[in-house]
Amino acid sequence: MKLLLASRNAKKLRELQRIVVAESLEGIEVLSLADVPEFPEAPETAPDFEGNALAKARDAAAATGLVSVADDSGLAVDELNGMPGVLSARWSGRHGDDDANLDLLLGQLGDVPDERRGAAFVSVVALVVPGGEEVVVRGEWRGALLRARRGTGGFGYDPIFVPEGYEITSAEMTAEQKDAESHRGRALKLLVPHLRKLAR
Ligand SMILES: O=P(O)(O)OP(=O)(O)OP(=O)(O)OC[C@H]1O[C@@H](n2cnc3c(O)ncnc32)[C@H](O)[C@@H]1O
Ligand SMILES: [Mg+2]
Repeated sequence: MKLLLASRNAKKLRELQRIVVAESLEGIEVLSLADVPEFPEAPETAPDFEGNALAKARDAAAATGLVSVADDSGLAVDELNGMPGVLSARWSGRHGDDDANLDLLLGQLGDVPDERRGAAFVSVVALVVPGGEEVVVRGEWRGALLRARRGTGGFGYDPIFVPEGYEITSAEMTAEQKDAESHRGRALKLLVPHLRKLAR
C-alpha cells in the first residue's frame, strides 16, 4: 500500500518518515509530496489542530487518490492561553520563518518568571483513506521554555523547549531521542494499528 505523508515542511516530513519507517510497517511504501503531481495547499483556517490536519489529509487524498496522512502541530504556551497554537508556523506573520517566530515568542515571554513558562507541543495526525475511513490521533509533549536558544537539531521552537524530565532542549536531542518522546511520535504510535490493518 502507498502512504502519502502530506507535509510541505521538510524537517517535519523527515520526522514523519523516520517514525513511520521505525515502526517497520511491512507492505507500506511511504511517499512524500515530491512523489505526486503538484496540487494546491489546503488553507489552514480551522481554529484547532484537528480541523487543519483533517483538511490537509482530505485534500491530499482527494488530489492523489492515495491513503494520506497529515499533521497539524504547534506549541501551546500556558501563559498565552495555548497560543501560538495553530498559528505556530506563522506567529511572526511570515509562514515558516522559525527564527522570527521564536524571537517574537521570546519577546512576549520576556518578563514571565521561570515557574510560569510551561508549554506543550501538540501534534494531531489525520489519516484519510480515499472514500473510506478517517482517523484522527493526538500527541502532546509537556515542557518549559528557556529564555535563549540552545541546540541546533529539530526545527521551529525546539531550541527553547525543555521537555519534562530533561535538562536539554528538544533541539539538543538526537533525532532518535526526540522521535521516541515527541508529540509527533506519540501521535503516530496511536496511528500504527490503523496503518497495519490497511497494509494487510
Ligand atoms: O502544514 P505542513 O505543510 O505540514 O507544514 P507546517 O510547517 O506549516 O506545519 P504546521 O502548519 O503544522 O505548523 C507547525 C509549526 O508548529 C511548530 N512545531 C510543530 N512541531 C514542532 C516540533 O516538533 N518542534 C518545534 N516546533 C514545532 C513549528 O513552528 C511549525 O512550523
Ligand atoms: Mg502548515
